[in-house]
Amino acid sequence: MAKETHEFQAETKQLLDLMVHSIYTNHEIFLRELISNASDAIDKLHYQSLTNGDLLEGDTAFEIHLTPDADAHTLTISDNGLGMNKQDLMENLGTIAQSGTKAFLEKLKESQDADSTDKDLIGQFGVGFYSAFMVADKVTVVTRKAGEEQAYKWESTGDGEYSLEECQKPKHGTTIILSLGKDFYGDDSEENYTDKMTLQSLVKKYSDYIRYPITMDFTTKEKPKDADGKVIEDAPEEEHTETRTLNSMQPLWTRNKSDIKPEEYKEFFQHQFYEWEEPMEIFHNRVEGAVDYTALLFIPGKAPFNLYYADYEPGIQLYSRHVFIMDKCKDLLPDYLRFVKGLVDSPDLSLNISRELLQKSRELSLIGRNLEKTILKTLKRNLEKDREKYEKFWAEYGKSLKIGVYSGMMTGENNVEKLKDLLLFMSSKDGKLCTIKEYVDRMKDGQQKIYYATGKDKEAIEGLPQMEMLRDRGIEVLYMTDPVDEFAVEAIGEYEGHRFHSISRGDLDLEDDAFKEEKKKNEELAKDNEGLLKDMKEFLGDKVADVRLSNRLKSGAVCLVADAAGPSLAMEQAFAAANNPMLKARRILEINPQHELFSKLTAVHDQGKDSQSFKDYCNLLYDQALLLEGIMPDDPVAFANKVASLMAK
Ligand SMILES: Nc1ncnc2c1ncn2[C@@H]1O[C@H](COP(=O)(O)OP(=O)(O)OP(=O)(O)O)[C@@H](O)[C@H]1O
Repeated sequence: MAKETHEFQAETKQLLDLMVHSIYTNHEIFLRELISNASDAIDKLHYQSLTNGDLLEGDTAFEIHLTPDADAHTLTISDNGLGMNKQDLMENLGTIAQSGTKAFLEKLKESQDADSTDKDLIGQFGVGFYSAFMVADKVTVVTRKAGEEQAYKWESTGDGEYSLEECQKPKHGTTIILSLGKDFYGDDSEENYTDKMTLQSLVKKYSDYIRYPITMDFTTKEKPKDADGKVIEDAPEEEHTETRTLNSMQPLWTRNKSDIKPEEYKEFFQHQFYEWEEPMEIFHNRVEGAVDYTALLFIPGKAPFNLYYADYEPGIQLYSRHVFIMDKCKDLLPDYLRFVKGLVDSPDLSLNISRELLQKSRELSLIGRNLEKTILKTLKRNLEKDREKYEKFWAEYGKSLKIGVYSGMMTGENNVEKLKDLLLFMSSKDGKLCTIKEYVDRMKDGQQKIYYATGKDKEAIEGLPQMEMLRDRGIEVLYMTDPVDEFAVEAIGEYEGHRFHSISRGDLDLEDDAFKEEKKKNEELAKDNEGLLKDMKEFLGDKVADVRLSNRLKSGAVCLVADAAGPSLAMEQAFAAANNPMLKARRILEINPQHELFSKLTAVHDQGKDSQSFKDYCNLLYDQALLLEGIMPDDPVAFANKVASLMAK
């Protein structure tokens, strides 16, 4: 193969440009990034070699070796990991596939807009390989994939192109040669990356917990000793080279909790999981029992934007005796904890079975159940003891728990019992969040039901005409502002014997005598107005399932409610948004017989059910009721025109 030249993908170019004209002061992290890549490559080979020992080619001493050369101004980082073939090279070092890198670019744009470019963005994101261009004028990668014969040389000066050619490499793995830029070598430089002491301290600082030895050769000059061990003074000095391991190789999670500083957890979390924020909760447990394991789990400070989308990949890293097995084991924790990140290391996980079987293994499900309990216990404790912290958690991940409550019904897990006391809803009492228990504990004497209302936000709900009656009676209402809320309370059904009752669904029953009396009066009125209601229903056709006189309105003229059987209007909207428009609420238009508009309506009805005025009234009332529910009328222009012409009268 002749030498080829390729262009970097546009996003890569953008990133490279940033690296070359680096605006960051924290150049030194390039070493951590390259070492971390080397360690990943060894992990991969290690894992594959468990089922195919030939891949190791007899080389079982995994190692990452640093070779600084002060004369040539180079720093070389070699590993005996998996290595790359031509396709891997083009895919991995020519394009950006890593979502973390994309997120980095986005964040960078944001922070530039905010004029705060001094943040250690790379440090937070780990943009990896390309950070080499912060310190190197030229980067050369010589690599051979384990199990393949052909080696390749990749080279770039970071200016938009890279070259690729075949070469020889006896050992599998990857060697990266950095031709350092003029500021990064020499004794006069403040950042001399050919200086062994500097490299040594950088490894200690950033890569101490890497599981493989990071080695460097140290040469000392000594005078030889005689047979009795005495230095021969007049002999010339001899050079001795010894290879020293620079890192302690103790993974963070294997250390004692009490010895780990908060910053160490934070750094580990950010680097290992490409996180930007600090974690809001850390779980570090060592358990000995039916299955032994160590877990280090985190609840990230911020929910990822795609947490509820199909492209979000939940999962926990698995290790067995500190050997990496897999990156995203999604069967470990229930789906409602999909936001939890971290790792589990257990000697009881078998390395010799397929990942699919492993994910279904008894050991893993036991660990998973334990971890789920631990997490729920902590959440409950926070809710009770540190409400502010819990509410922060709720703002980020509450939706996930709510989905968990009802989706458990489909997967056969009973999440209701586990989660119902962790849910929060905004209350009409004080506009603050409350648990269902708090609501029930302060219910009015004689109140049997847990009342709730749905709407897009607090303001929309408070504006609902049917809220007025409850407000007047001092009955507390829970606000369901997220489409998933109502599904969750439906799944819960009742709490301590109190059923959930939507104020926009079915018959409203306020349980007191005044209400009952009112209801009776309305029933009589409805009889007197049978013809009107029938004609309205007929005119509105299949838009409504029924037209009734309302018990739930005070000063409002109309409202739209859903039949108790079938989905609510809010659920209908949620189904439609999820491309499931077939599941429709049975809409019931309710009219307030106490409203002055009602007498106007009966008057236009007296003009005949086919009169234009009656038809206009029907349409207008229906459209108004839709708008109150936050639903757009089918024909907004016609609605506006009719309102305008009525106003002009
Ligand atoms: N030493 C190496 N040996 C084998 N493959 C490597 C090595 N260094 C990099 N790669 C490959 O190149 C890819 C891109 O590396 P890069 O550092 O840019 O991103 P990453 O490692 O995937 O993510 P990040 O560095 O952000 O953690 C890696 O995923 C890996 O497949």
